[in-house]
Amino acid sequence: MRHQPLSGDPLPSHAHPYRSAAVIGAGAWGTALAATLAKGGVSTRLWGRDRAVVDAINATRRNERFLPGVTLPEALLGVHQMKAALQGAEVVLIVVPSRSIRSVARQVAEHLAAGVPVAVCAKGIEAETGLLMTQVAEEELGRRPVGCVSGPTFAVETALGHPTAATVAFPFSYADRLKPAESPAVRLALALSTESFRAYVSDDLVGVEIGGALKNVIAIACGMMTGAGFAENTRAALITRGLDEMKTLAEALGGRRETVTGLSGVGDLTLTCSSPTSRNMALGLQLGRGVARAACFDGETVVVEGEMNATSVTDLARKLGVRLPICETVRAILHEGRPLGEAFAALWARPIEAEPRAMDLSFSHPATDQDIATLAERIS
Ligand SMILES: NC(=O)C1=CN([C@@H]2O[C@H](COP(=O)(O)OP(=O)(O)OC[C@H]3O[C@@H](n4cnc5c(N)ncnc54)[C@H](OP(=O)(O)O)[C@@H]3O)[C@@H](O)[C@H]2O)C=CC1
Ligand SMILES: O=C(CO)COP(=O)(O)O
Repeated sequence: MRHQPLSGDPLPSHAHPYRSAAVIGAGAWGTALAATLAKGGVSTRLWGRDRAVVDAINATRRNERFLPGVTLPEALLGVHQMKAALQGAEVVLIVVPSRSIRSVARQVAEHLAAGVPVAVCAKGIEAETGLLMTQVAEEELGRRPVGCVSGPTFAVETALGHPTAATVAFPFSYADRLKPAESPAVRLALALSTESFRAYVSDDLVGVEIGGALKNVIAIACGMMTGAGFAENTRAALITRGLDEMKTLAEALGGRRETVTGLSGVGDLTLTCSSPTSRNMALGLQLGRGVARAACFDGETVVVEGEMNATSVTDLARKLGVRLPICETVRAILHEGRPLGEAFAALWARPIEAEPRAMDLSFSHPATDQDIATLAERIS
């Protein structure tokens, strides 16, 4: 059932949602988003490259590989030809891991009608270029509105109808400001709105996307420290200081600090750093307990965006001359062979800093090498 905007609701009452959509990517989040759209009455095609997954969706109303135990709406149609999926779509959502956004956007561009807006739903930064996901998609998709959907949204909970909220961000052109009811952000937010899914709109793509990219790296850090035996003080410190890293990077790229305090920043950071449902937190937990990387997730290949993005976000920060100490620590452990205990002890022993960052302090941390070695010993 669609949630109608109430009077006093910031969305104009004459706004009209998109009526047809293509969701590209039939993994956990793509399937959950497609189910949300279909539940709200949007004619939705869900494209997947794995024929078995698509056939099972149509035959059984299930995607057991990615969303076990969830029954999908009758109206949802699985498709495995890109052209057929995009035919007649008023809006497209691309929902594959960040490393595949460019190649999938290129395939979409081959078949998509001019002017149809595209929302990218992956969380990350492209390794080779340092571009945000919407910037990558824009390069491939040419002149059309490109935005994103991001927020604290575990796919399985969304698909089961747990009340969920997320942000839909698109650039607002002059025309969009004159007629917001016709803007892609408002029309997609309405299309996604059901009794259990609530969407907010934003025009700050940088702020929204940086939140989504960094929260995964910070969640790995939280998992590592929790796995190593530390508790709530440590997690709260990492979440709070992780938020500071998000604000700093967002601002350095021209985003707004206040966006980071919204659903795609604080919201997603809190969710992901609080639950082993998160694949990023789960990886950190296992590594913190001393499980070898190859043995995590029982050896299965699982999308853990923060793992690859630990490198891409820190590369980007280094290029911009900003410091992301928690993300750097995760990178050092995952990709540079630094022992976990030693890396976190060094993180805690950094020179004293001001909070918020604006004030620059020039004195050093009083910790001795012996202090650092003692803490490292405790974490290991
Ligand atoms: N799961 C969640 O709760 C949420 C996830 N996200 C974000 O959504 C993105 C996707 O994650 P999620 O759905 O969970 O991942 P999954 O691992 O569940 O699914 C990934 C899907 O993408 C497909 N895929 C991967 N590469 C390609 C490619 N090159 N061409 C075509 N299809 C491809 C996979 O197909 P195949 O199986 O054939 O490889 C699979 O269907 C990530 O960036 C994640 O951070 C955002 C919010 C919530
Ligand atoms: O992005 C997510 C929730 O908002 C999903 O988190 P994980 O990728 O860590 O499972």
